Amino acid sequence: MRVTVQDMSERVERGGEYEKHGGFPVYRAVEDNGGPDFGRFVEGMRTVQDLAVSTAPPPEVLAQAAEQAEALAALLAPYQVPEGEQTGGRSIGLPGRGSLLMLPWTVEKFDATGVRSTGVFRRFHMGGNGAAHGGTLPLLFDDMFGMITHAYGRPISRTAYLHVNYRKITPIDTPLVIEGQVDRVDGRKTFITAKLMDSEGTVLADGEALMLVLLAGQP
Ligand SMILES: CC(C)(COP(=O)(O)OP(=O)(O)OC[C@H]1O[C@@H](n2cnc3c(N)ncnc32)[C@H](O)[C@@H]1OP(=O)(O)O)[C@@H](O)C(=O)NCCC(=O)NCCS
Ligand SMILES: CCCCCCCCCCCC(=O)O
Repeated sequence: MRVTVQDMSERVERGGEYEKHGGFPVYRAVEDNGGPDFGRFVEGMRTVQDLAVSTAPPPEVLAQAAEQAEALAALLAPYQVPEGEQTGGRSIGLPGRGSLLMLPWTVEKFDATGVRSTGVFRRFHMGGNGAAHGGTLPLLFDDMFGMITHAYGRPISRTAYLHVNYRKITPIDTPLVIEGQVDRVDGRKTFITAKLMDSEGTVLADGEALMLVLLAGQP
């Protein structure tokens, strides 16, 4: 069974605390993960991103690629919408919620005891010598910390600090798992830890964060 991130709006509809805390907007999940072609579109875009950073095409191919990229941008431009209305990032059943920014990982566990997600760092995420770029790990950890906070039932919070220990090289194109949980709650503060591991359980990186519940009006 595929587990998905919970829709933030659920707690609002149930009369929970989401509307009372912070000046953060409530995002509602998009229906049906954006429809039959949205996941396909996002995966196609990810493949293009991988190829954009891993190819050396001849000039005539580059000219065609540039024209096609410009044509695609022109096709989509009339459909730009304000934050919270776009399909990407709100398709909670898709890897990375259908956001091109997020790592395209799949949530396998999402409850108050913690969150686990699996996936690979792709060629697009490479730093050097076959390893994921160091900056892509905090992105993965930060998104996990947000999900862990939400799954635990805490009101809308922001990352106050995020610390990552890089224990071993994180390889690209290799199935990995990240899991973490709330360790401690103290008023507005939620302390969380998580570990990124390979398929043998070797820890590649571990991280900890302080998430702070937003006060009324805080963006
Ligand atoms: C997180 C944020 C809302 C906190 O601001 P604030 O509400 O004014 O919080 P305060 O400074 O009063 O801090 C609240 C508590 O958290 C602690 N705290 C805040 N930042 C901290 C940090 N980086 N490290 C350790 N403790 C921290 C404070 O010491 C204070 O503790 P206390 O209550 O025991 O005295 C604000 O700093 C902010 O918006 N930062 C940007 C967040 C962000 O953009 N994150 C990334 C995207 S989610
Ligand atoms: C129902 C869709 C859920 C989408 C949640 C997106 C939350 C975005 C939070 C951004 C936090 C950050 O800036 O680090």
